[in-house]
Amino acid sequence: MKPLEQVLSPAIINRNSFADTVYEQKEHFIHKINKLKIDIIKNHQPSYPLDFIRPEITESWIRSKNYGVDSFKFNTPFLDTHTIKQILNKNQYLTKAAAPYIHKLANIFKSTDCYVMLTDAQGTILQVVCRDKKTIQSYQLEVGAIWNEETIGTCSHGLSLLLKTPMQAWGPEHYSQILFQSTGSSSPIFDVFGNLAGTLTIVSDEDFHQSAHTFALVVSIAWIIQNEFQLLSKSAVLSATLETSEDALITINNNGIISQANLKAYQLLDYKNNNLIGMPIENVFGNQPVINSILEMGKPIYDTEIQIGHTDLRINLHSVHPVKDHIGNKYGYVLRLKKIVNKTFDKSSDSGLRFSFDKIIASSLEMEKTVTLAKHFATSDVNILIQGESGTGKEVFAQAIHNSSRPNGPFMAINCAAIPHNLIESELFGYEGGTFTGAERNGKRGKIELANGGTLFLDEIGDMPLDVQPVLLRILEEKRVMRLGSNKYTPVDFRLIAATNKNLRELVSKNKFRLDLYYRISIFKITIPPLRERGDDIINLAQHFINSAATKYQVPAPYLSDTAKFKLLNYTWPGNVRQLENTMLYAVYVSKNGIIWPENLPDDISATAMEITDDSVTKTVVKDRVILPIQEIEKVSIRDALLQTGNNIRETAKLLGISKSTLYRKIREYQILDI
Ligand SMILES: Nc1ncnc2c1ncn2[C@@H]1O[C@H](COP(=O)(O)OP(=O)(O)OP(=O)(O)O)[C@@H](O)[C@H]1O
Repeated sequence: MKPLEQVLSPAIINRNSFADTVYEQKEHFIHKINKLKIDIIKNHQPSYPLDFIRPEITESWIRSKNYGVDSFKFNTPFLDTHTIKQILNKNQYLTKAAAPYIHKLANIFKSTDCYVMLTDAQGTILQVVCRDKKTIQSYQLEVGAIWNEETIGTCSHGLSLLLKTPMQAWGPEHYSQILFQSTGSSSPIFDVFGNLAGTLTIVSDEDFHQSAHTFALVVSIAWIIQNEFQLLSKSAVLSATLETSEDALITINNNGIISQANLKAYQLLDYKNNNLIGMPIENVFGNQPVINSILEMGKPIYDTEIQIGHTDLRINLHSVHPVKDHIGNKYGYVLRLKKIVNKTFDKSSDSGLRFSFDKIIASSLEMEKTVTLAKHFATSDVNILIQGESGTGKEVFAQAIHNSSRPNGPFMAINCAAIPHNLIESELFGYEGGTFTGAERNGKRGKIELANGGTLFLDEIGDMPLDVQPVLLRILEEKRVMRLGSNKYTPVDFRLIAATNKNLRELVSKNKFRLDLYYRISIFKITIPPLRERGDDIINLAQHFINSAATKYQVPAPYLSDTAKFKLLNYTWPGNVRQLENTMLYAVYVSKNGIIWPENLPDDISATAMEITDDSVTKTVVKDRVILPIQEIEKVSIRDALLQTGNNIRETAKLLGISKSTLYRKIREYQILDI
């Protein structure tokens, strides 16, 4: 703000010195100002030195004259009703923020002749509170009246708008003679981007009702209004910013409650008819250890795949960032979500097929056998059936086979369980234009046609509708396809890889899958073992996922402690490799000091190790040597304790509750350290 001498009228500043001889001095002062005003407007030599008139005022007089303002008439232009409506609508946040304060001020001044008004950046009156009807009439004080330098000449809020600073104008300083008795104090109000939004003004008809204090009051209240106005528009600006994003965005508070979501988030999560705001994120995403760990630890994460609840929808958490103020207070998180090109949609060969045989981690005997078999099948053009529990890597194998046998052709994936029954035929076989309502005008090629020269991956084939199965069978036999609504065949050359986590034989016996199709697709079968049967592969995969999680979080890869390994080997992994991947992502995130301990694993994994009761599971676990000999457990405990104490023998012995000499003996016996 400018120095007080420039913003306050000299009449107010010098009021105390007027006090004794009040009348004469003030009248003389007024006379001098009026004379000077006429001199300046008429371009005469000034009759008095200019030092008691602020240059801002004299410059404004000249501009007012140039605008052609008539100083003896008060002709404020008015906007028509429609434009007033538009302007009020445009300024609704400003008027909403200002209304309570304007009324409070007006109440304070109710026994005086003061009135309070709010204008927009052009000087249009948006709100005005004035008790005196006569004043309203003589000044045409109404919403929609345009009061600025161009319309009424020099005035405090006209100057405030122009100079973007608080200003006061006193009686004769006004250009218009009608405002001769008035004194105004104005302060500008700025929007969230620093643009001028309007002014707040207090005007009184008696200058003794105005003082430096009135001026300070206007400045303070304008500042409060500005804060509220900016707060209101900030949330609107934030929503608008969210909407301009290419990605789906969600903001959550520290407790995981959704506070904002853009349209893309609603579309991605298929929440078109429900409100996301106020929902716990867990209700929308299902229980996600990664999200839990973020809420717990507050660190950002990047590029993480999650599966939404029990649905088929997989999304990529492109980033999750804490929202902090400049002193580090955390208010919540912004989640940037991306759709993972779903198995129900096209996956052409250039859309990022990640897996080839050399990227499949498989060192257990079972898995090595599986990979060898898959490589062997890949060399021919036979149809292949991949069986395995969910998350075991069926698609990983399908991609590897495709990349090794038809790398230059398309890879078309379709998840039979995820496509509505009535759409599956058109998705697979395509259709001619005008076949049914809602169809594309020129028709559409089906996935089978699109897979020509490459691979068709039919995931969850057990869910293929019974009436579609014979058509597929015929296509496999004849290698030609007919679009719906057409009578022409198109020859197709593709390899079919089908996958299922169901027992197809059983489905056949229940008449839910056709025997002839089963025979057609199941001659070359690959069965991927569940993770719990892969022994050391669990650790190799865990290590692999730790490394990629560390790259994702841009931290050094933590060491996987033996006790944590022990827990991983003991767990039954119902979600298989996908679950292990998420577990490691979580563990890397929550680990401290570069080591993953059992407590860094999700509760169900760290807790269940020794409590396996299911008979079938126990057998497998035994087979995969999860029940370790006592010595092995002892060795693991000693190694971890040494790791925790940085090889400090005294502390390690204390931690394990044994003597130092016993510890030395066991270290030598188990050949843990070089001593
Ligand atoms: N042998 C492996 N080496 C490395 N990563 C693997 C391996 N097997 C699986 N994965 C990882 O596990 C995730 C799940 O694999 P995939 O999607 O192929 O399983 P799926 O059996 O097709 O699952 P679903 O039955 O649910 O469709 C993949 O994203 C991949 O990162």
